[in-house]
Amino acid sequence: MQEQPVLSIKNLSKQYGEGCAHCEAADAQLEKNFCPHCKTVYACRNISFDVYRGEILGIVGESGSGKSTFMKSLYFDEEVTTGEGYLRDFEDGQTNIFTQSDQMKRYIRNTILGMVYQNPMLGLKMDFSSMSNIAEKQIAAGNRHVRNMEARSLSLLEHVNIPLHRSKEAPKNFSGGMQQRVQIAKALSNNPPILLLDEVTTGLDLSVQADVLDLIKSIQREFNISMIVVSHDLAVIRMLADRTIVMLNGEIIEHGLTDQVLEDPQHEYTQQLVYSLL
Ligand SMILES: Nc1ncnc2c1ncn2[C@@H]1O[C@H](COP(=O)(O)OP(=O)(O)OP(=O)(O)O)[C@@H](O)[C@H]1O
Repeated sequence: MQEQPVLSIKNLSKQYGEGCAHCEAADAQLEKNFCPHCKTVYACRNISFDVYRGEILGIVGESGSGKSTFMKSLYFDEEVTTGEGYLRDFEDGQTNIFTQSDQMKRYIRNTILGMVYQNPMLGLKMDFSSMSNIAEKQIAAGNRHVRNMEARSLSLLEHVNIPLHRSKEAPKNFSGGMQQRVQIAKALSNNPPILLLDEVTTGLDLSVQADVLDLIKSIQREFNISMIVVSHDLAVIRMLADRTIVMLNGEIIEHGLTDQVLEDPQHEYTQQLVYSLL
């Protein structure tokens, strides 16, 4: 019997703008992802894929290819225009998550998903202590037991190598790498089966980047958690992802095992990406 995916996305599209007869025609000629007539941006077009338990799926593409829009749509930060999403841990994967009420979306976000943003200011309250940041996510997921939350927060901070004597300090005092570690601890605090990571090492020094990537890899091994990792950097994807999707102008242009995509890229754009790495 085939394994049930933890996440299944079917034909997800997100457009900014109303569209017009020109860009909605079957043979529409867009400028990249943009309609020159009505100015609609087609940020994600017919994205479909599955994610299985314990695997890391990489999404790579240049700036503007639609990676962040996809992640925001999946985490309900943005509303999809059309498309379906099914989570194994929500009604046994039988119900489209994108048509749920706001309350149900909050429940899914708080109990099934964890998100780590490129910009820690989006994921953390910079003035609150690291422990309270982590507790916030646990409270949102329905936890009320203060001692348990404290113990879990400390154990997660230890796990992501934040010195425990700094657990009551606010992330605004931390370096960029440490802030990303606190975000990761927070995202893990409700034990989500799926972790979303959006350009989490972009902007960090190379050695700090390597530490954060090692941490992500060790978390995957230890917790057997599924992850979607978005990056414009093929080196990050090469290090982390089991399977890789390549996006260009809002569409998936290539999809396969990461080794396969790197060793035998089929699409001209992927070939350019891979050769620029060598
Ligand atoms: N709120 C918005 N209104 C209009 N267009 C938008 C909006 N947000 C994103 N876009 C457009 O959608 C397209 C995809 O953007 P997105 O940020 O998802 O790309 P990306 O691959 O994540 O690139 P980057 O890493 O630079 O953010 C771009 O053309 C962008 O200009």
